[in-house]
Amino acid sequence: MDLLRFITCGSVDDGKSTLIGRLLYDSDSVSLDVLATLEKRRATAGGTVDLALLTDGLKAEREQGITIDVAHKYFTTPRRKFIITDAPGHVQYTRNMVTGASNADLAIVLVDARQGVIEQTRRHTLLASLLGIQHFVLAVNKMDLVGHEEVIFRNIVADYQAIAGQLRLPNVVAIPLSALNGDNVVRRSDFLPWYQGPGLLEHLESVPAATDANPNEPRFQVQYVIRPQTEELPDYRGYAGRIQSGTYQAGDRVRIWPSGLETVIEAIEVNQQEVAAASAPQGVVLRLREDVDVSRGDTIVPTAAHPAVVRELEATLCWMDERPLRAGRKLLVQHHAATVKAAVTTILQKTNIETFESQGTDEAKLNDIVRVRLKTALPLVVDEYHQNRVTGAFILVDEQTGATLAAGLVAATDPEYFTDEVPAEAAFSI
Ligand SMILES: Nc1nc2c(ncn2[C@@H]2O[C@H](COP(=O)(O)OP(=O)(O)OP(=O)(O)O)[C@@H](O)[C@H]2O)c(=O)[nH]1
Repeated sequence: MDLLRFITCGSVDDGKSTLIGRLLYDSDSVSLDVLATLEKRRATAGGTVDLALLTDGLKAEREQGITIDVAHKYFTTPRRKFIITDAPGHVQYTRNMVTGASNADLAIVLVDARQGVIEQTRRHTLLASLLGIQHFVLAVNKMDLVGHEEVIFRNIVADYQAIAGQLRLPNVVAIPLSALNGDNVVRRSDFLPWYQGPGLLEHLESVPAATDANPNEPRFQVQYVIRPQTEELPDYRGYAGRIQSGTYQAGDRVRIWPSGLETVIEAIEVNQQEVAAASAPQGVVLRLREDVDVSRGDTIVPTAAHPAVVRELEATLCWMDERPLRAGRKLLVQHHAATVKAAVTTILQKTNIETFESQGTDEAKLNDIVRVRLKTALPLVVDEYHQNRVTGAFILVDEQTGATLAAGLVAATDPEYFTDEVPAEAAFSI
């Protein structure tokens, strides 16, 4: 069945958890034991089911500090399968939105009808658009708290249309709803008779999803080198990881990057069974014909494929640390399983959230979106984000504390396409 991946974004208390809960509840996607718990709590909570509780599992995971991977929820209707990534509303959670959104087809941008479009709406929409998301739903929530007034909805839509125009968003649909009461989520609402468009689920079921799941060149990065060295398997050596894009076949001639060594894929294993071929996003173990030197973080690709192997690149960062970024800052680039030392040599420009224009700056503050130049101590094997949403994304990590400092998208890998006009005094090299 065809699959739609979407994220929800909005500020704290806009109603994301309630909306997801409502989608799961009204589309009968909630398991019986969870329903039983909800019913029990309903009795103690004055008769209403707290739909946000359905996403409590996600919250618990968040509090345990699971940071790189985001929590996902699945549900299915007769027409489609859905994967939801919950991007929490707190500003410091923008990182989760960035990491969760990179393979999403659609973003639901929630606004509270009482507040309308706020800075967070602009920021999340900008991020989602930078992340290459094609479809946007402006979900104007809590319509019940503004008397279901059409004019309030229309004004918010007009504000958002300005954003959509500035960012050239390809597909935007605005829906007035009440997540709490279930109006226009799964069921249409009698309280919003002036709205003729689709309800949220109806729209999610019919919006076109990305058809080609593997449009990119093959990419595979080694997460673990498996060398059991047991008596039964004295010479076994396998390279475990996830196929990031494309398809791999046994017999493919490949190169190991960054070393550039060439060999042949002897076998591909999925769940300890040999298979002739495997595709993204499968987890596999590759065995190679020659006993070449391969380490965690190395990339294995067919010889005809050309990832960028670079020690200098330009990237778009969403800065997530309280302490501002300044040129010269040393840190670690964590590119999936590869971690290398690096320095931000130049901060080229920052995006003004009010106008979406680029402006010169010498620092990036919490939540700023900036374009920077990075130098790495060892070569990185990457792609530009617009070419590959998996291998074009990374995070920056503090060397001492291990804290995530920024989410990054590779913007340019070829110096010929680097941004001109670098402020000379900000340049710095390692
Ligand atoms: N009246 C009304 N209240 C709503 C609606 N949707 C959500 N709420 C309430 O708004 C509050 C916040 O809802 P949540 O779903 O927890 O908000 P959230 O955006 O998930 O918040 P975080 O998870 O903290 O980011 C709760 O008290 C909800 O019951 C709505 O459509 N109408």
